[in-house]
Amino acid sequence: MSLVKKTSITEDFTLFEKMSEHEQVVFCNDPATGLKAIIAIHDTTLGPALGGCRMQPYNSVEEALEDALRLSKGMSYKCAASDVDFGGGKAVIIGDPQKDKSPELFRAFGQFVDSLGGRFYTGTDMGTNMEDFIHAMKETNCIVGVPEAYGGGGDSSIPTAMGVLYGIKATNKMLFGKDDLGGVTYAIQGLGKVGYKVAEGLLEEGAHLFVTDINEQSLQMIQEKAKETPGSVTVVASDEIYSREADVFVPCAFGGVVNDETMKQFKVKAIAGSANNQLLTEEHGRQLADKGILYAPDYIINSGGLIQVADELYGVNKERVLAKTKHIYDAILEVYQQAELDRVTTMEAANRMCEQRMAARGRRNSFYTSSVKPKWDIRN
Ligand SMILES: NC(=O)C1=CN([C@@H]2O[C@H](COP(=O)(O)OP(=O)(O)OC[C@H]3O[C@@H](n4cnc5c(N)ncnc54)[C@H](O)[C@@H]3O)[C@@H](O)[C@H]2O)C=CC1
Ligand SMILES: O=C(O)CCC(=O)C(=O)O
Repeated sequence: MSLVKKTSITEDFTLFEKMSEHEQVVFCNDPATGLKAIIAIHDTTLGPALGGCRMQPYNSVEEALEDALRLSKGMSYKCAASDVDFGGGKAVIIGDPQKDKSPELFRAFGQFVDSLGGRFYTGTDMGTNMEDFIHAMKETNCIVGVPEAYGGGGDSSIPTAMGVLYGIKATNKMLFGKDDLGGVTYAIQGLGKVGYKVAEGLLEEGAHLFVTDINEQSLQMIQEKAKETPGSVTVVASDEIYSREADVFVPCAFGGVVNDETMKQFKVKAIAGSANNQLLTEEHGRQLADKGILYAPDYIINSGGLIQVADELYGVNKERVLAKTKHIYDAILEVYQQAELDRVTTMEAANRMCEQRMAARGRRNSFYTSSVKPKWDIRN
């Protein structure tokens, strides 16, 4: 008789299959504060994992896990594309950001982050803000995007929005031969921390915007703002944004917005926005190319925030961050040109570039553990 007790581990295999490309997934549960979070670490070849923390009322744990896995993989590519010494990670908190936040919940989250011993750094993302992380910072040093009043670089959505504007300039250069932001029509989905600032920047250049958000207050604010600028705004319903006759669709809310349904509706010439994981699948990138819609790879155009928070660990220097963020213009143009040369989609061109960088670095680096402190971490 075998001494090994047979148990059914089908469930476990399902989970390991799902995370087959990932190094580590941590489920965080704190009944006292109601915290239910998932931290996904995709790859630490380039350095400790880094990625924001999203808070959303996910319908199921599977949906939250799926989001964490997809977003953390995207961060590995974003770190490689931006040439920062970090790997890919992301956290998701299951909960309604309007109702379920408390200082204690974010402190509990901070403790879980700290328990990873420097393998994961995090900060704001969709549904979270710097105030939340002031609480988490009391429990761990692994918080980035720290407020200026606390010695950090401040709101990382500012460089993210700036980078998106540079990416749109590069896109306009490719479409129209000149990189002016004005005189072009945009359809913006989401006027949150990033989308609102992108909309403001475009209005100041005299652009016409179609905008949508589920938050009435943001819609009112942007309409008021438009009155002080040479630009103009038309508010549209959430589900009408995809079919607008605009030049550029600017997704700044959630992922998966390029899918079978929206593909039939797009009338734009390009898609260039901040949302992470805009393509539902790689095949949707191919379909965009077939329709002649230029696609700015999300993890390059939205890398301004990452650039700032990674740079913060060398000490705050706004000019350095601005100079690195401006480079997004060249990076997006380079990808467009490389895709044309290699006859691949823009996403394939970007992925190839990042995979080559990771492979080259992988020969010298490996799985990150906190036993060797990163040279740039001046705080420890
Ligand atoms: N904050 C940052 O620095 C970075 C953000 N991103 C990505 O950019 C996107 C936006 O991020 P944030 O502005 O920080 O988030 P946020 O939470 O501040 O803003 C999201 C906005 O989308 C709106 N929204 C939600 N559902 C909607 C719907 N069905 N239709 C229209 N609007 C809807 C929300 O009301 C909110 O105004 C996310 O995908 C995020 O992952 C990427 C890189 C950095
Ligand atoms: O903004 C941050 O805190 C890190 C960067 C990030 O999560 C992102 O670029 O999606």
